Amino acid sequence: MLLGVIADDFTGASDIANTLSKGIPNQGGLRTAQFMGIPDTPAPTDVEAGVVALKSRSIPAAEAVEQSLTALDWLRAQGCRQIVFKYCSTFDSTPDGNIGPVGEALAHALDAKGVIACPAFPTMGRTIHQGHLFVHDRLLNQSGMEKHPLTPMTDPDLRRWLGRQCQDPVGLVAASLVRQGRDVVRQAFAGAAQRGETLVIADAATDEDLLVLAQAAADAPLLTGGSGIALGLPANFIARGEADGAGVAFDGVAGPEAILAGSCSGATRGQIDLHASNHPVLRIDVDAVMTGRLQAEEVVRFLFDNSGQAPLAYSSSPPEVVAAMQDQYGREAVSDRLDTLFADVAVAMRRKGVRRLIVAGGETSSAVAQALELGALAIGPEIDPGVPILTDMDNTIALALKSGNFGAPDFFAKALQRMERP
Ligand SMILES: Nc1ncnc2c1ncn2[C@@H]1O[C@H](COP(=O)(O)OP(=O)(O)O)[C@@H](O)[C@H]1O
Ligand SMILES: O=C(O)[C@@H](O)C(=O)COP(=O)(O)O
Repeated sequence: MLLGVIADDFTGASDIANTLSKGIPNQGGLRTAQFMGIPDTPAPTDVEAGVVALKSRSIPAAEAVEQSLTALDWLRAQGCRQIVFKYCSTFDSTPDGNIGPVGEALAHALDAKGVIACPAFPTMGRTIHQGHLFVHDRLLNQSGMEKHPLTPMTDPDLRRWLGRQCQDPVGLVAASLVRQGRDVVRQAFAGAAQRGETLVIADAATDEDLLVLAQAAADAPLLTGGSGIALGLPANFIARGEADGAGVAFDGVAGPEAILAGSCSGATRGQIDLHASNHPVLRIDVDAVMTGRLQAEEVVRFLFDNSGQAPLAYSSSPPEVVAAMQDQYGREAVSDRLDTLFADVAVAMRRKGVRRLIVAGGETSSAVAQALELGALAIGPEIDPGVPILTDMDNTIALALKSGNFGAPDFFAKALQRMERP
């Protein structure tokens, strides 16, 4: 393995696995596998990039650090020479962590200073200007992310937000330097390292900026960021003759399907509305879940009875409904119960033979994918930016783990169709 990624959730992991597998046009990518949690066996020998998916975005910082360092040990034992810590393109975290503590712990373990921190993903409208994160034309804290159920993002100034999470000073490499190209950027990061800055926010507004940053970091032991920061990394290995840019074929799978949505993000709620206009849907009553009146069996029955018609079960709700449930039962209790429900439903559906499964929401996908215990997954074609088809190594199931805010309005129907064997 050449490149190792530690991702703080499972949708984010498939987002960056997609980027690494695709690479840039005419150059190809790396043979990439996604691992659901930290494997206890060696990786398949032909894997060039390994993405370890953790569910560490919203857990206490000390636990996130411990899991990330264990993942680092496994990736280094597979031979990785470069590590990426992947977090969300909307920098999802709280003032207590976990991006800062994990980033600094990995940097210290790898003896790295002046480490890039860049969540930009221009294709999805996430750009960074003077260290401030925008989602399309809105500052992060006015984009809807300020109402996220678990990690409300109330400050768009990434240096300030990250500074609250970090022990060491946080630096900035601004666009005026990025636009001057690889060598200037390399010097800027070296200067940051000399000043004792461990993590350094980098401006990026376009894919070209991200390619410059990846070139500048060609020999860096550690990078941190969203999937965009990985855009130019395969080319570094291919240019050095260490990888050949060969793709992996996808055969598709045939069989029953199900869609689960626990994301409350605007894009997912829009996708649910459109899907509901001509497919069977079940709205999961969260109060009924919390009081034990709704169990996994009922959801499984609905999905199974409607097999063949792209059935969808969702808990997704607008912010005021989410807030009411959280006020009544507590934020973590609601999220834990829903995670367990979706995981139980997915496990039961798999036992009943589901072959194509879509999950919307990072936490929700992480809970489901962990429960399914699928081992290593291969990366298939991209459905929409940032969301690939994943298959297990025996091709018995195809999955799409969709980040809450990703995907076109018709994502669900399109994804099921793309997963199908031609
Ligand atoms: N109706 C609801 N009320 C309260 N919380 C909810 C509801 N539906 C889902 N949630 C919780 O909201 C969180 C959504 O996060 P996640 O699945 O990561 O989605 P996203 O990708 O949009 O961030 C999960 O913890 C989920 O359990
Ligand atoms: O970087 C991104 O935006 C995604 O890869 C991601 O991590 C999104 O997280 P969720 O919205 O929680 O799925």
